[in-house]
Amino acid sequence: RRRLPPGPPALPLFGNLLWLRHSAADVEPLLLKLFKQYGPVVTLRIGSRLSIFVADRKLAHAALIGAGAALADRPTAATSSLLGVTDNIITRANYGATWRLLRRNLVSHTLQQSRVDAFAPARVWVRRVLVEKLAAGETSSPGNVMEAFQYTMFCLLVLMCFGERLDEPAVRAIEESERAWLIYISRRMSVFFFFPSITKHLFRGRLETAHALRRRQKDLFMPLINARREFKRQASPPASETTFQHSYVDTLLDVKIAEEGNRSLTDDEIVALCSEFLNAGTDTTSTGLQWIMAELVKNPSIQSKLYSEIKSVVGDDDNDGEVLERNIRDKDNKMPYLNAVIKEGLRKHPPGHFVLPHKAAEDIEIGGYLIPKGTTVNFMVAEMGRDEKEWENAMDFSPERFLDGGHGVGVDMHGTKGIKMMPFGVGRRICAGLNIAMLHLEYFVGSMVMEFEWKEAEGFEVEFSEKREFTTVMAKPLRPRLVPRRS
Ligand code: HEM
Repeated sequence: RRRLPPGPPALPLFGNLLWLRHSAADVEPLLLKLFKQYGPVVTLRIGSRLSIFVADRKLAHAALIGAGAALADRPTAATSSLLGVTDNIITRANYGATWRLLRRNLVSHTLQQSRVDAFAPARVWVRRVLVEKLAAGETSSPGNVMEAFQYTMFCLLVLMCFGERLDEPAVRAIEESERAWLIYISRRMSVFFFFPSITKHLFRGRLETAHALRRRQKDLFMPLINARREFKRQASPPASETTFQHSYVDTLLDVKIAEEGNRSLTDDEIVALCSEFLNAGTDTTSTGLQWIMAELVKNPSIQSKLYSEIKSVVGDDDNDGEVLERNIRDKDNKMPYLNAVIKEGLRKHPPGHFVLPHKAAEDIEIGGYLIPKGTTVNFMVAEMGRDEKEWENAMDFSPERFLDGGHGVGVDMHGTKGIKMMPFGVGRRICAGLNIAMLHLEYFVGSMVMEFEWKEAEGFEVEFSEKREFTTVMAKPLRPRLVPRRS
């Protein structure tokens, strides 16, 4: 007797044709209209496949925390088998032993506190590169700072991944190959969702291009992975300024899959996991930085309050950002305003307006509706952070709401007791990089405010309209005027 959530009528064979051309996030405006018409849970159909979207915070909590493991699987990517790409990566693996092993390896071996500490010199180096790039952009017209954010966040993750400080051409080569692969997969592969046994012949050229992009990625990664194999083999590896003692690849080389005869990861799996690591933390963090810096340009009084707080804690001459970082990591939270600015940025402008798609492992119920086993379910992250019922004047940028007396004080980003905002998702599939992402956002926003006064440039006024890329970015990129604060 239980009903599916309501939704627009679909043609029985092709379902909602819109999906042939678009990804979930491209149909965000359509979904917003459907929520007004049908309520907070909506069904869309693609042929016989069902996709359900949830916009309500309480229902999201019931589904992601209450239903627990029942909603912790991922839908199978139709293209994986066609391209021979492994699903043994954290974002794509179903909830089970392999996922647990890979996720624990990342969280407990690469992103745990002592390892994060060991990468402090990497952050110092990247901070320097970022400041230089921002200063260089200033000599011509107001620069597009997003390019500098993307490049430097990518540099940092390449270093953490391969343990090697590469020069700019080498980093750029990896960055371009990753981007080309992601763009191709997201824009040219959706034809294979329908009748793959036929479309794989009709669109053979597309599969060949995707294979070539994958080979390029492997060609770039394998020398770096093999260098780490060699590094680990040495009894006392030489210390060097550019080679780090630890890397994500080191941990992957040690992984053993017990369920499969204690085998090691294959080269293809290691390449795929490195690619996931680089992509998960680059666009998300650089998009967060762009929106937060745009808000600081638009709200000079908030920027000067933030600068005063940082200066009072850090002093004037923290040229390598070491004192800044120490204070950010201090458990006593010496810079509550900096923390509040980051949270407010993530609430109002979450880099992802959706989480990654979840799949129901069994029949479950959300809001009295049936969610049948196998259904894809997603959640409207931006809607929740902008919900006027929870956040007064939700579209104002007001970090004060996260300070004492504010409605958002003590907000639990893990959403365990209830969801007020969920920029990192919640529940079993919550972002594995939440802690390091917060550290990166605080450290780089703090550093940029220490170095420059961020002002609106004439002719390049800040606009808060949005554009969907891999994340939701500013439609008109931020081009501020940067005034150095020290000589
Ligand atoms: C501001 C920065 C970031 C944001 C906003 C963000 C957000 C998210 C979101 C929304 C999800 C999906 C949650 C779900 O499906 O329910 C996710 C998953 C994930 N993120 Fe992040 N992320 C950020 C940075 C990072 C970083 C720096 C890393 C690692 C270096 C990372 C690694 C991952 C991984 C591995 C997953 C998959 C988790 C799983 O499926 O179990 N993220 N992230």
